[in-house]
Amino acid sequence: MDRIAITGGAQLKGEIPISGAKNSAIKLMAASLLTEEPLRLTNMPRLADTRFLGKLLQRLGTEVVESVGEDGPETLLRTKEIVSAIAPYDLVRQMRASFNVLGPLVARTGQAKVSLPGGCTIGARPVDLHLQALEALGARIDLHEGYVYAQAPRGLKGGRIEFPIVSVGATEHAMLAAVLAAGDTEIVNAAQEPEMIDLAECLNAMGAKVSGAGTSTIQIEGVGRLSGASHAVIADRIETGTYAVAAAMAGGEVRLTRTRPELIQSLIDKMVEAGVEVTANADGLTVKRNGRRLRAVEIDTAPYPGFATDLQAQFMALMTLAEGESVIRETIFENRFMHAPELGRLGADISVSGGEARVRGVEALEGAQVMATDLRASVSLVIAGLAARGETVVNRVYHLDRGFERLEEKLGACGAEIRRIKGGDEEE
Ligand SMILES: CC(=O)N[C@H]1[C@@H](OP(=O)(O)OP(=O)(O)OC[C@H]2O[C@@H](n3ccc(=O)[nH]c3=O)[C@H](O)[C@@H]2O)O[C@H](CO)[C@@H](O)[C@@H]1O
Ligand SMILES: C=C(OP(=O)(O)O)C(=O)O
Repeated sequence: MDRIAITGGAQLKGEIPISGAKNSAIKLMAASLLTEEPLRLTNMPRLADTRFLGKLLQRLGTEVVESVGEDGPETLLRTKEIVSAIAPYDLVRQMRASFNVLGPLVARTGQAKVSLPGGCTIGARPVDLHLQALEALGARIDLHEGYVYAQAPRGLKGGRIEFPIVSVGATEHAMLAAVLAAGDTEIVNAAQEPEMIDLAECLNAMGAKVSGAGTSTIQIEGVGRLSGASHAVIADRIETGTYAVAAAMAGGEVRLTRTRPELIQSLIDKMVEAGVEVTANADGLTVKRNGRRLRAVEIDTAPYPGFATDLQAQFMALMTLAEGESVIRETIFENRFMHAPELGRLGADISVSGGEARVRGVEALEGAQVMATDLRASVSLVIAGLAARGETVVNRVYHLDRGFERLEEKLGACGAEIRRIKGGDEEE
C-alpha cells in the first residue's frame, strides 16, 4: 500500500488545473446503460473510482474505451446490449455510486440485481430513498442476502417522488431511472448540487426531457428511447475547494484553472471571512495568503448551496492553525470527524462531541505518521502536512486515489515537497 510523504513549510506558487468531477463522472458513466448508442464523456478524471465503475459497466455489457482527445482525457462508453443485469458485491462494495446502475438497468431491461453498496464509512448511509424512488416509478423491490432485486417487467412509469431529506445519490438515481419511464415524473425536495445540472444536461443531450435540475423540483417527461451524445464533465468543485484550502494553509499564491468559483461560493465566503484573498478569473480563481495568521470561523455543513460536507475535513485542517476557536458542525453524515484524532497527531487541538468539533488554533503543527480513514479525511492530512514542521507520512492512500487525480504532481508543480512512497505500508 502506498504512502504519501510531505515535508512541510514550502509556500505554494503556481497553477493547478482542475479535473472533471469524480462525483459527476461516475453518474454520467452509469447513464451509458440507458442507450445502445455511444456516450462520449470528455474532461474525464482518471481515478480509482472511474476505473472501478468502468469494470462494473464492462461486466454489465458496456464497452469502455479511454483515450486522450483535444481537450484531455475522455471515455467512450457503448452498451449495445445489457449482457448481465447483475452487479455483484465485489464490484459494488468499493464505491457507493456503483449502486446507481440499478435504476438504469431496470429502466432498460425491466429487472436487475445489485449488491448493497460500500463507499466511505462516514455514516450509516442507507439506500432507502433510492429504493422508494424506484418504487414510486413502479418497480417492485425485494432484498435478499445483501442484494436488491428490482423488477418492472412492463417498464417503469412516471410518478411523484418526494424525498423527506435531500439526497444527492437518490436524486441522481431517480433522474437516471425516470428518463425512460412512461409519462411524467416530478422529484420534490431534490438535491441542488451542480452535479444534478451536469447529469440533466447530459441526459437531455441524449434526448431526455429533464427540467428544473439545480432547483428543489425536477420534472421529467419520459421518452421511449435515448440516443448517444457527447458531454464534457463539470469541473470538480471538491478538488477546486481542496486546492484552494491547501494554498491558504501553505501560504503563497495559486491559480486554479479549468473551474468556476461559483461552484464553491460557500467555501470562498468562509475563506475570505478567515482572511484569505480569493479572486475570480475567467477560467477559475486565484487564492493568496501572505504571512498573516488566519482567523477562526464557524461552519455548518449543508446540502448545496451550503458548505459542502466533502470540504469539511480540509477546512478543519485549515482551522488548526487559525487564531481563536472554530466550531465545525457536520450535519450530513454522523461519522465524519475521523480526521480529527489524526490531525491531533500533528499537534492540532480538536475536541469532538457528537456532530460538533471545536478546533482551537495552535501556533504550529509538527509532522507525524498519520492514517487516512476516508477520501476527504485523507486529503485534509496532506493539507495539514503542507504546513507542519518536518515530515508527515500519510498511510493508506488508496482512499486519496479514489478521488484526487495526480495529487502529488499537481501540488509538487506549485512547490510542495510531496512524494509517493510505493508499497510497504505495515499497517495494511
Ligand atoms: C459519489 C457521490 O456523489 N458521493 C457524494 C454524495 O453521497 P451520497 O449520494 O451517498 O449522499 P446523500 O446526499 O445521499 O446523503 C445525504 C444524507 O442522506 C442519507 N441517506 C441517503 C440516501 C438514502 O437512501 N437514505 C439516507 O438516509 C445519508 O445517510 C446522509 O446522511 O453526496 C454526499 C453529500 O453531498 C457527498 O458527501 C458524497 O461525496
Ligand atoms: C464520500 C465520498 O465518496 P463516496 O460517496 O463514493 O463514498 C466523497 O466523494 O467524498
